[in-house]
Amino acid sequence: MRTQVIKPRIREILSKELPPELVSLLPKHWVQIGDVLILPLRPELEPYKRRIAEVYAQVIGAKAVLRKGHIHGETRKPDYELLYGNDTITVHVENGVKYKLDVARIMFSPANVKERVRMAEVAKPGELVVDMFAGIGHLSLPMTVHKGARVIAIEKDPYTFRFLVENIWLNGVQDLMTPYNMDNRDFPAENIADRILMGYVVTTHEFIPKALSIAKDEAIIHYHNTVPERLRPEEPFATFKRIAREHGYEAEKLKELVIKRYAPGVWHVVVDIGVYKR
Ligand SMILES: C[S@@+](CC[C@H](N)C(=O)[O-])C[C@H]1O[C@@H](n2cnc3c(N)ncnc32)[C@H](O)[C@@H]1O
Repeated sequence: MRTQVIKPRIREILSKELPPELVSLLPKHWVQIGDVLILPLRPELEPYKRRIAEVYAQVIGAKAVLRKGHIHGETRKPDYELLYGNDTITVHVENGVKYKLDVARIMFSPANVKERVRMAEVAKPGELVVDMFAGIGHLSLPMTVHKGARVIAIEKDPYTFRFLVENIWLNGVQDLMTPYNMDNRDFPAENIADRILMGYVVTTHEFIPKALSIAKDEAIIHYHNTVPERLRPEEPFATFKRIAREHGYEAEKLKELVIKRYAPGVWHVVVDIGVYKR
């Protein structure tokens, strides 16, 4: 996954092929997920983008290169441009967890690594975790692999869901982790979870009533959302607390962490919240 620093060999090859003023614009950092690279490329490099991707791939030993783009929409799909290779499905190993995914079509953020590691630390053996926005098991696989937590993983997007199922088997946790391909709003069980993961942004508050209905009378919720700088530190907890009260729960903020900058002046944060039915 790590962000890297340009290798002298890449510079050496490309400085023979590119105008000198463009060589200094070559990406100095990139992200490697399994054997797929995500390269940020300046617009000035457009005419050379495929050759640049080929050289990075060959020197680094990657099978595909994507141009960094943005993450969009309800199912958080990336819009990366494929510059080299044709197979963007890979297995990425992080913190002893195997994640199989299609890097071109499924988000896997390097900035969320600390949170994936932290979830392995906070989970407790045997507790029931409901992951309402499971993705490929980004946050909940570490909890079951490292701590033996039982997990119900809900993922709406059918393509992402295929990888979630594969990852459960790949990590040998099929006896502990149960995947559901559905919208979490249609998940029928109530009052079952010791811990809930709400790993989603922008509209996560809309899902608070559903999370409370899935939670046991006492539970912990890892509540992610995006929040403008000017509303911190009150938000996003103040909104959570208000909605929880309206549904008969007290909410206590246990911890708050910044995950990353989401947009200028907007942060992606996670708040650990204890909820108690009144
Ligand atoms: C941004 S990814 C995050 C994955 C992981 N929770 C994390 O924080 O790294 C969010 C996932 O939630 C899924 N999703 C969005 N709305 C959903 C819903 N209503 N029910 C179930 N899954 C949903 C998307 O398809 C996507 O795979």
